[in-house]
Amino acid sequence: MEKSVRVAVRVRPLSAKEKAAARPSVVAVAPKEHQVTVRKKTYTFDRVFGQYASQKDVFKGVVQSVVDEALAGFNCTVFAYGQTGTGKTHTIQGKLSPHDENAGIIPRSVNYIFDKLQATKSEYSVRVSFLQLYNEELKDLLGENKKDKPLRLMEDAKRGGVYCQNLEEVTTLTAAHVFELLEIGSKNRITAETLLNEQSSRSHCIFTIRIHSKESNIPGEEMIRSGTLNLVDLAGSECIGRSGARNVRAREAGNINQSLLTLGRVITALVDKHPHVPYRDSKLTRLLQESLGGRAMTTVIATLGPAGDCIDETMSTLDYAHRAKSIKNKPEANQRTTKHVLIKEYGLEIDALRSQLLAARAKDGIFLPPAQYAEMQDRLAWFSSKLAELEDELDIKTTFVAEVEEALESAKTEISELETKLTECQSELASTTETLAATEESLNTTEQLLTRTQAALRASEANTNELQSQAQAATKLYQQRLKEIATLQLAMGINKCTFTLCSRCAVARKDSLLAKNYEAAHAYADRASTQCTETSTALQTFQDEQARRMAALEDHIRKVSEKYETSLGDVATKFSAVRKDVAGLVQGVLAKVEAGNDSVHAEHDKQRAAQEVQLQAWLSSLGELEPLTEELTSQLNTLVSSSWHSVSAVTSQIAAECNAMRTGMQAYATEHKRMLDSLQSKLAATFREEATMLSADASHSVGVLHSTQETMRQHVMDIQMSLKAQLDNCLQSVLSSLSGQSDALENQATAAKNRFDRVLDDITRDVAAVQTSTMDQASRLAAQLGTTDDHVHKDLASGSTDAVESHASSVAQLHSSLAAQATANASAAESLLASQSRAQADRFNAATDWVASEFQRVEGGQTSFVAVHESSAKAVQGACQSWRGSVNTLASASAAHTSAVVDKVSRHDAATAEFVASVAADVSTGATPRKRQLEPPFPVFLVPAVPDPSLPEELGSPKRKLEALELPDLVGGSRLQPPKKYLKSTDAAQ
Ligand SMILES: Nc1ncnc2c1ncn2[C@@H]1O[C@H](COP(=O)(O)OP(=O)(O)OP(=O)(O)O)[C@@H](O)[C@H]1O
Repeated sequence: MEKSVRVAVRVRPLSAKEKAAARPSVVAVAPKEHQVTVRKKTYTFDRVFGQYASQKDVFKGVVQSVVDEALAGFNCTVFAYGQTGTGKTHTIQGKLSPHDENAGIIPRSVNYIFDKLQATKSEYSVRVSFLQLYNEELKDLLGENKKDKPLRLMEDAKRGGVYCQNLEEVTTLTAAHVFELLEIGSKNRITAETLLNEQSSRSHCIFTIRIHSKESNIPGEEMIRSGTLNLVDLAGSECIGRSGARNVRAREAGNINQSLLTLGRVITALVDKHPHVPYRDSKLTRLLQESLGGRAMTTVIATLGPAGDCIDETMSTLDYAHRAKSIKNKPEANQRTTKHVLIKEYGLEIDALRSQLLAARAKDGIFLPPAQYAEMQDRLAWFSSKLAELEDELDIKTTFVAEVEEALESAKTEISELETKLTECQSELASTTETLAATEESLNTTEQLLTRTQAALRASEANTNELQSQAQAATKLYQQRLKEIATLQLAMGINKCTFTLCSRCAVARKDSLLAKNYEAAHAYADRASTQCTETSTALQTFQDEQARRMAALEDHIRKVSEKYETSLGDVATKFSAVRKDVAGLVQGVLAKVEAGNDSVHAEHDKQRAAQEVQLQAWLSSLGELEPLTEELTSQLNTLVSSSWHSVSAVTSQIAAECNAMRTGMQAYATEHKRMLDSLQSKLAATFREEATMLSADASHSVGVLHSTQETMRQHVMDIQMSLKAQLDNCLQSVLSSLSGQSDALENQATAAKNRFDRVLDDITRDVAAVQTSTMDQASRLAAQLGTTDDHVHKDLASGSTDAVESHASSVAQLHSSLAAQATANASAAESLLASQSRAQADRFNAATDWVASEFQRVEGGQTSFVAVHESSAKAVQGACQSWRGSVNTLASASAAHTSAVVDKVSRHDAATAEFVASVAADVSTGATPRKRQLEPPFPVFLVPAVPDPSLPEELGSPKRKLEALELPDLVGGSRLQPPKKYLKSTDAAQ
């Protein structure tokens, strides 16, 4: 299963230098949307980390799942790519202490792996290696780089991919041990200060963790699972001018850029699916071969600086990272091996090493002269390069086969597209057939209309001709009569003297009779000629109208047939285009297949020749190619034959479908015609039935109208009566309630009066009591006065002047006080009386006012109630009146309509009767000698039923036919018919 390379982007914060120079940040990050925007261009990635993202976020977000996959037995790679100084080393390595928050991916992965392995409590082994690639030179950062054991990149025949021969893999059991190794390795790493980074990594570094762990889920079997995690810190791409690199550093930068350029080319070739991917152009790409388009699971972390001065590099990094997203790997889990096999492999490796050691010690190994050794080396190199070439060729052929397959796929797609087109054409054809059917239907309808119109025209023409010929016959007859009269007059003039008396009478009668008849004949001739003129005018109008309709109809038919022809033409064009497309496609496919076949054959021959040359040199490698080529040829042959079969099958299918469509269309047309015929007959029957039903309906409707009129009149009367009764009831109840109210008011007034009287009595009583008490006091005072007088008199008698004087003064005082009290009492009684009288008067006034206002209110309510009832009664009366009026109008209208119809029918009868009456019969008196019989007698108008073969017989006479055709009364049907009593045919009887 293919899996895309996962790409994450990390933007570092502004550095202290950048902050000091007040450089603005030009990279906008939307981590939730996984988007980065620079220069208004937005890129979307699998993950995006902004400047505030921690090392832990990056590990959890991107790397942890990768480590899990490595633990599950996959080969996984995480590499950081970006401009120098953007944080690759910070991200991949960071601080090498596992508990530091700045610890990068390597320490966190190591910790995570050991935690996981230790948690499973099963056996495991972890081996780590640390490889540096500097100026295209490999360096083991964990081992001693001995000259006799140079590091070489080799193809791994057993496991596939590339491995580094002689690279030391250190077996480790704890994370702490790995950190120690990492410390050593990073110290060995080449770094230098550049203008862009104080500690710039000048090399690419690959830290590899190989994990073997025991799977114990199957009892009895101990399978070993092995996975690899490569953590790659690439050297930074840089602009030599801006990084300030000179001499050695500039050469370094050139090499770095060169290998990164190759990495870019590899990515491009993989994305564009080039047949040749230039992995071999640099050691870096060879090392990453399995991770780019191979069987490993790969994650790229693109690092970006936020400042605007490196925006071009930022854009270039983003472009590359975005392209890398399209690379598809085919991850495969490593084969699980048993513990036994693994131990055996290790044993073999140890044996080989031991024999090498022994041979070196005993000096009994194979020793060659340097020239021979060099030659062998050269030959080996040649074989290697040849092998590489053959591999490339194989790649190209595989690509070619893929291309042919693709062409076949595209041919299949085109065929399916054509099939879709065919379906579309078929549906279009179906819709055109529908349109055609609709048009045919309208054509049939129009043709029917035309036939009916023509029949009507013929019938009316026949009627007109008949009338005209009858008129001519009448005119001739009258002219003949005139001649005969003249002859008679002449004859009478001869016999004048012989039969004077008789002849005078007879001649006078005859004269007056003739004059009358002459007048009547003239009047009839005038009317007939007027009728003829009117009829011919109407006929002309009708003919004009029919001609106009015919022209419109023809135009319509022409348009429809044009449209039909156009659509038929379109369908034919589309069919031929589809056929052409299919033919072209088939030819194209055949040409492609043939070309492919030829070139494969040519290649095959070439290959065979080359193989023959190479057979001597290297038989084994050619042995593999031959069956491959044969397989390819057989595959191609199978492809060709299968494509032949499928194309011919599609062509024959299309032909069969066309035939089926044609047959279907013919059957459809036949069925359609049959349906139309039956529809036509059904329509004629329906017309007949409807005519009968309509006449029955009309008489029934007149009856119903009359009965409805009567019912409505009765209904109106009933409503009127009930309304009147309701109104009366209502008024009665209102009047009774009003009288009740006035009684209550009277009672209230009486009660108020009684209350008033009682209050008046109370007041009178009060006043009387006050008067009595005043009188009592006065009498008491008088008695006191008498006593005092007695005392005075006694004192006077005793002669005591002083006592007398004092008595006199006290008496005077008492007197005055009594007088004052009496006055006060009187005034108090007066004021009490006055205030009580005022209060009573006020109460009385208020009660009177209330009674008056109540009376007024009741009166007002009564008036308005009566007014309202009067107006509603009036409205009801008006509505009844108008209802009655409309019923009457309706009745009179229907009566008028009925009488008009009756009148219309009998009008001509009356006119003719008048005419016949006016034409007095020449009844013989017997006085006049009869010379000879007048021949021919007064003409009888014969209107034969004009047979019309185009109309169904059952429709009857021309008038019936006209009526049945429901044509507008353009020619005035009644005027075409002579009076009924002159018709002798069966029609007249009807
Ligand atoms: N996300 C970050 N947060 C804080 N500091 C960072 C971050 N990324 C990078 N730095 C700092 O920026 C500087 C340069 O980073 P680093 O050396 O990792 O860059 P580089 O891409 O590896 O450069 P080169 O390619 O030259 O080796 C370092 O001092 C590092 O600590």
